[in-house]
Amino acid sequence: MPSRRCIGDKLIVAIDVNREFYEIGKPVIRKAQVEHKINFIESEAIPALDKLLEDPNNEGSFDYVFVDADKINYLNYHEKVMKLVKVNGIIVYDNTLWYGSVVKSEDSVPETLKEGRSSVLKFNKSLASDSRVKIFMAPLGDGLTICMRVC
Ligand SMILES: C[S@@+](CC[C@H](N)C(=O)[O-])C[C@H]1O[C@@H](n2cnc3c(N)ncnc32)[C@H](O)[C@@H]1O
Repeated sequence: MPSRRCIGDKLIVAIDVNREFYEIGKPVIRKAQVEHKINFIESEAIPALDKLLEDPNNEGSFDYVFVDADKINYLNYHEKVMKLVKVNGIIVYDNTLWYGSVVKSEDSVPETLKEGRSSVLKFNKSLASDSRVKIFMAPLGDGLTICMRVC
């Protein structure tokens, strides 16, 4: 679950419970010469986000956050990330179509997708009624929901 401050001379904070996934990207990061800008935190996302929020300077300071982790926690991530991102900042959530299953009846969805489908459906409904954000669903890949924090 990487979250990013702006590019340029600013910092990128990247969180993942498994360092291996960060290591996969390392060759590209090195090639782009941005390794020194990335603060990688190997941790469950919730405690890592809570730690970031302990510092009042982090509140409302992030330009952009990208969330791509366990879907069951998307609503929890949203509440924390909303405190970190600035007003007019952008949060992007990946996999919000969940293999297209969100528009299918539950009976027609394979067992392996059901838990994720249920979490993503709850998340999508909650975002749709969240007056703190404007949302746009980009039907690319597995679905990207782009949110702008408006207040
Ligand atoms: C589909 S991968 C995406 C990796 C990366 N965002 C990318 O785009 O290449 C999902 C990632 O979420 C991480 N993840 C899953 N549950 C997590 C949690 N509770 N806290 C932090 N990271 C988690 C996994 O380790 C995995 O790297």
